[in-house]
Amino acid sequence: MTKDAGTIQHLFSGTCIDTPELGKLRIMLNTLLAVNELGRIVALVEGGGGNEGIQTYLTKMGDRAKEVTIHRLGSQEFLFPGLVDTHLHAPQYVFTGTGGDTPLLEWLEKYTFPQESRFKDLNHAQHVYERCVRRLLRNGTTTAAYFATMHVPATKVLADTMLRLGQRGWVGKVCMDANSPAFLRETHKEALEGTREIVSYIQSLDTPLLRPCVTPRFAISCADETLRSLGNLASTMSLPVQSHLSENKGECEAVRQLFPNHANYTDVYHETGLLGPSTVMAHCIHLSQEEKKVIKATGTGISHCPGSNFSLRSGILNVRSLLQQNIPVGLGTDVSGGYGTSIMGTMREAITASRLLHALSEERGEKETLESLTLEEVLYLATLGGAGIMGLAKEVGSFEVGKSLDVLRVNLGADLGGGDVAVDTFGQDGPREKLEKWVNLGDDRTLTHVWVSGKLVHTTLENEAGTRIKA
Ligand SMILES: O=c1[nH]c(=O)c2nc[nH]c2[nH]1
Ligand SMILES: [Zn+2]
Repeated sequence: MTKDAGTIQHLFSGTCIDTPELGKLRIMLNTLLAVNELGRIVALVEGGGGNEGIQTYLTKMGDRAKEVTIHRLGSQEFLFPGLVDTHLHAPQYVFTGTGGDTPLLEWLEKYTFPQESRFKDLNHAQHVYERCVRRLLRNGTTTAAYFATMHVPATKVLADTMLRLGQRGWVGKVCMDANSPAFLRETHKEALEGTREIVSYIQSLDTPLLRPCVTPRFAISCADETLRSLGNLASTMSLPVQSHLSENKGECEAVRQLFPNHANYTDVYHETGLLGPSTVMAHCIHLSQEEKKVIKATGTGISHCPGSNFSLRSGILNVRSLLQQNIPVGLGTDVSGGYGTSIMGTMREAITASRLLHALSEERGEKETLESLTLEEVLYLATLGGAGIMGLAKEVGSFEVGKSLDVLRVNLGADLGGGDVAVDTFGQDGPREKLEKWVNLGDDRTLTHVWVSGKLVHTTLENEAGTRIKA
């Protein structure tokens, strides 16, 4: 497949792997992939990555390939779509890896709210957001849906940082005008005006990488009229929405008490206009079948955050049942509910969570044993599935002509020094085994290059931009 467009900036040859649909793995060997000056894939030719194929393509492109950089992948390397983190809190990066000793509501009071209140200090915001975005890019997260804090200036810093470092994603100023401590609570007016200010600020940056996102923290922390006004704002300005739903049983009980006139937790968001195909709700562990029907009917996406759910002992989401009902799902680290900052870790946690549910259903002697998630399925959730719930399925998440080059160059043989490599492979390992080893054993050391929109945003190698040729 090729597309006639612009000058050719990059040409890759080697193995490309993606999941173009749920449960389907596509391994394209010896492939030629060409990218234009806008960072768009303009050619994808399976089997066309040999010397002859490259030469034929370059000859056909003529002057348009004058400045091309050629990247030839080795036998331990492959390209994989950039990972999508559909739910995390950038300010919580400060205390990632600590604080897993309490359930959600206590955890918020004890760790999260005091830490988030520090983001009125712009120097602190600058330092933490820089570290957070860099860490995620290193981990291969090319797209992220971020909660910032309620502070408008610091939320602008997060947007600026993503743009400067080249990460794609959503940026949400957190709204919280109820049931929150005095040191981290705003008024209804501040929640609304602050959100509007962030929306116009991000729109003024005029970048296709960033979208502002309406972000009520969760139903507990917003007054009914605030949820309603935010729902209105999202629909009149066609903005995405993100929040938390049904994460913890204590939280669900509190919502029942605070919103007695609503049928259930999901109805609080539905009735205030916050659900829809541009909405991502994190967790959704304890939903009733009736609530799942509303989630499905509205096209709302769910961010599955198994690492956080294990750490905060929230429960285990039954992803299989959501997928069977065609409810769209992506993966989230939920920094820092869990200890992980990498969607590679989240893939492993998602597999473990589903295997645990499988074992439990078998132990209970249930008539229909729950099938655990497959490698193919979690890879999809980590890429195209996540892109789908963020409205980016036409832009990123798989290798298609016309899509953006948001991609990872994976090298299992990356040199760790002392004769060691990132992931050991043996003669018997074919491409699928190598992929499986990458998911289960790999880490950021295998990600030698990370591109977003055709721009190199992270590399572990110095002076390694490929072989530059002059035609
Ligand atoms: O995992 C979570 N992290 C949070 O910061 C939060 N706030 C409300 N509910 C939440 N859940
Ligand atoms: Zn969260």
